[in-house]
Amino acid sequence: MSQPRYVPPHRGNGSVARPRGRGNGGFGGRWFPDQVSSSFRNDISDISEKFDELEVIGEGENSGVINFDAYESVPVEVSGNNVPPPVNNSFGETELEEGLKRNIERCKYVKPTPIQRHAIPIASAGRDLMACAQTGSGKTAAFCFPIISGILSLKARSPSGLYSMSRGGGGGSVAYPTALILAPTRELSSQIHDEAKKFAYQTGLKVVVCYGGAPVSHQLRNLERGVDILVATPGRLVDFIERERVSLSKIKYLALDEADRMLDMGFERQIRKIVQQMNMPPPGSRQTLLFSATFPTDIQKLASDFLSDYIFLSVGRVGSSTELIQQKVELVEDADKRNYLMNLLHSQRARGLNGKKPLTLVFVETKRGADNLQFWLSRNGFAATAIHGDKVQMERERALRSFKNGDTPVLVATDVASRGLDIPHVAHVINFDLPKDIDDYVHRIGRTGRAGKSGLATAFFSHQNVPIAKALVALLQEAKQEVPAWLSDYSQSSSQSDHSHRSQRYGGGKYGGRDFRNFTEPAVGNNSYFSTNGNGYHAMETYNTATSHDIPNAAFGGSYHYIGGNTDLYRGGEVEGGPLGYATVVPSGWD
Ligand SMILES: Nc1ncnc2c1ncn2[C@@H]1O[C@H](COP(=O)(O)OP(=O)(O)OP(=O)(O)O)[C@@H](O)[C@H]1O
Repeated sequence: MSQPRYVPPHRGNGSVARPRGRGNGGFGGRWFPDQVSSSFRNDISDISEKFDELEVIGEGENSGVINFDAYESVPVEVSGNNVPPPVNNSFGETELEEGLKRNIERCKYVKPTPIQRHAIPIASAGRDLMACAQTGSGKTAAFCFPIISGILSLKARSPSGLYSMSRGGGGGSVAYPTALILAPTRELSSQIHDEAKKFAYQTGLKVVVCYGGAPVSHQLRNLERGVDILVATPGRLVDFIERERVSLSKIKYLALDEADRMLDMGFERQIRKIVQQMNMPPPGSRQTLLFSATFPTDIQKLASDFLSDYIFLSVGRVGSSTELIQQKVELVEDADKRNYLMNLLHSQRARGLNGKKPLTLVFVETKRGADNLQFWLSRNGFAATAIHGDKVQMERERALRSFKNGDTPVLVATDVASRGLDIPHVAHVINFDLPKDIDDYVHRIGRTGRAGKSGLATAFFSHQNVPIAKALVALLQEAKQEVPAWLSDYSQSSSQSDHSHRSQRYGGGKYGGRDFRNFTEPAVGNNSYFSTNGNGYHAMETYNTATSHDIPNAAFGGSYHYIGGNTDLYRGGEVEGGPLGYATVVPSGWD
């Protein structure tokens, strides 16, 4: 079948194409249905060839062998006071409790990932931490290990145990967790709970999860048996605190996974309520760990309210995507997306190995769009399922299960599935509808290319997506991906009219740490890995002059690769430094 192909605005002689009117004030492209088919077919076969290199389902779970090289080349920035040095190459070097180390071995984690190498010593030293590292690079363990180990050593010092139950006003017992881990979705909380339970196996620690959509009675019963580590979504937690079934007054560890999402407009009020108004010990009396793959500057500023004398750690530039993911952007107008998708899926199916199908995650913008697309795919012979916030929890879990086990190798999802989910063997992420926010794109494509494995991400770019073009181009360049010429054109034309925060964010286009304090408060008495004299956050001059260094630092017994920023980066910091002056998209389906 011949596919129409959108031809972008004319690119003349190095000049920048401006969007021209299709009719009155629209885009300047034209449709050339006949020309297209051959180049369209080329695109498809180009993509499908990639599947020969990708994993398909049924090849066993985490082997523990990570392609660490993929993570080693990224720059690391650490800033703050008296930064504890990282460990080198093994969990043996860490000060984690023995019981936990045994479980790490059981999980076949042979050596720590870079974020773990840096974050574990910092958190084990009792320091507050704001940490940013690429999707799939092992952040969950980076905050779980120090928490588990810390509670184990507290218990060793206080053999009667830390957690306690007491009678509450309503007659039920009140649970006093020592650690609270908050996450934005039910599925992610459940996943963190499963991971934490594996890491805490046979240590005597009790890990309990609470999230909405599941029966309250069951979760309360679990809480009544005692809890050391509570993993929760904010809504259900507030409910339990208000019912006086959970008290946060004994919290010693607070971790926010997907911390930028948790402090974004959709959640901030609820998180402030939990952290600041529900009897939780204040910063300084508890340890707070914030993790994400993205951390916009304005959210960093909000987050600093929850922290005390914290260390900022970034492995890879904040918000960058991993080079493990091959990214492709296709120009596809809305009316053609279904056919384009169908061709992609056909081509993948043809290339599945040993009859096994690669798992494909398709992101759409709306819940209705997810249902409609899933229905259409199923009617056209593709075993597909859908997940979004309007489905009841049982349906959500069923959808995820049948996707994971390959019964329905296509999952159509809203952003409810964009963050944190660690689904093995997702070979392809398709952004059927691109998100409005580049950070959401980073998280979505991060469902593939995890733990050192390669992955493929295809985005359908339509005229509605012009506002994200600039940020997308910068992200692709940063991840050493091919940038189609037409996308560069859109990027240049869109950047003239669009001054939104998220587009500006990539204006510098350079790797480098992005601790917002470096831009705003030159302080004394601080150090960082790449500060050789140990006396201060990066001052502005550092950013103006630094290029690329390997800075040996005898105190840490190693050399820390650092690629510094530049004036553009500094300007980017200024732009981002303002109050919440951009339209934050609150995607549907968050819990
Ligand atoms: N040291 C390690 N050795 C082997 N596998 C590891 C190690 N650390 C983590 N993993 C595995 O890597 C995968 C990704 O880890 P994790 O889900 O923590 O990533 P993440 O950084 O939190 O990603 P996201 O940003 O998407 O939330 C998981 O399957 C985890 O079991």
